[in-house]
Amino acid sequence: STDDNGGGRGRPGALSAPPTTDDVRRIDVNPPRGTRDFPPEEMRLRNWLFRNFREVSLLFGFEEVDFPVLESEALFIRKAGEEIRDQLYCFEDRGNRRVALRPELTPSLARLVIQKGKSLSLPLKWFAIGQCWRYERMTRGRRREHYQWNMDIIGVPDVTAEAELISSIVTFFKRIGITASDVGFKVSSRKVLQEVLRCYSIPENLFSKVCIIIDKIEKIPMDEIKKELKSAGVSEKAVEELLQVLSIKSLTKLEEILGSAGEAVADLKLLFSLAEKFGYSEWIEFDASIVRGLAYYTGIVFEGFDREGKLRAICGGGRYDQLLSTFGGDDLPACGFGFGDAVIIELLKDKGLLPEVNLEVENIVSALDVDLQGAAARVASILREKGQSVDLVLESKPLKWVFKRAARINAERLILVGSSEWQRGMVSVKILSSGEQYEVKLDELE
Ligand SMILES: Nc1ccc(Br)nc1
Repeated sequence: STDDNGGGRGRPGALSAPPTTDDVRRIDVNPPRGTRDFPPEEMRLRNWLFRNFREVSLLFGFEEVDFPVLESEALFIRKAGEEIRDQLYCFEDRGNRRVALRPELTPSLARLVIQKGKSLSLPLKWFAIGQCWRYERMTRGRRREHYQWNMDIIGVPDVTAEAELISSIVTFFKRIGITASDVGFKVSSRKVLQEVLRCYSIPENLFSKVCIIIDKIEKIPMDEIKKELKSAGVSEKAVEELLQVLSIKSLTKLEEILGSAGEAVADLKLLFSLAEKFGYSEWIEFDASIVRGLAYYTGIVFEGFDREGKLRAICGGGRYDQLLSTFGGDDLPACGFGFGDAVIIELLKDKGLLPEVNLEVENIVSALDVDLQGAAARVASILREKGQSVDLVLESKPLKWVFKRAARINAERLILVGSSEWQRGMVSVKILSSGEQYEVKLDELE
């Protein structure tokens, strides 16, 4: 990297000294495998994304919450064979406690809801943006951390809650220029699976495991899916029927198969009619194969996908009415979604929708003489007290250097403190976009 002199690190032109015996071996300056640094430009893009997450959440009346990145491992130990369990970033701490870097936020939210118990007035509408981790063999070269935006509604049993959550994501997409031609939501309900399994009197305790196997339908060969279902205890006939039902893409067809008495069809019909009222019908479609890969979903599930089919799921969520009791709490109806910070950026790049997020500083202030550094600091403080951003040049630099830096930081105004003007209580101001230049009294500077 270079400083603003355009030289290498330190004084420009300094010759590098020959290595000595006590030279420190240079450490690996890259971040740990699978993790990212956020230098200024990337951090501005991340802040832009998170600002949109936050503003949509607040627009929907949600309250922000947060939890430790480090949680008890027990929060994430579920026996349904989820990928998230296989990739848990877990270890034993110095107190011999089994802990884990959270792979998702929902279990922490459930823990906090149980902890707060009766003191909470329902419904809760909480949102969080937090870093989540997985330990994946780097053979697949995938990231080990990402930031997830979550919105959750606790205490509302009706699908109006799921309809509201999908509406919030549609609102987010619209804000950043994504349309229904770019992205859609595949929606289903795990009750579809449940009703089919019940027809074949498959024990309820197999439900989660079957869902996790079905979730891999796009990722592993069908023979493997069938093999895993059978070894999980699902009969050959039930497997065939199950896969038949999962291929249904129309609610009418689903109703023909399952009848209209069951909760699955009723929930989905209500959700689609609410979508119409919210005005986002063009964004959603029924797809019985959607089950999502988290064991705890119990009802409606949905995922955002890019219609070109180039990217992994953009977001996903659903209803999880029985999560609290798995931690020993009293169950409460709950639903929520997770929205990662990586796939959406890939989508925006593909669509040419990445925003310009340049550094913007209103003023750069520089002393023209070394003995006016204090005067320049005074000018900077006056402007900052008025809420104006100021990049104060902290050393004596040639004017050429100051202009170059002003351009690099996109400063709107250059304020020069020169001795003759200062004697008269004035400073000189240059509007960098127009070149307009004038003198102004210090106490009239604004
Ligand atoms: N759950 C999870 C965590 C971290 C990343 Br990267 N992807 C998924």
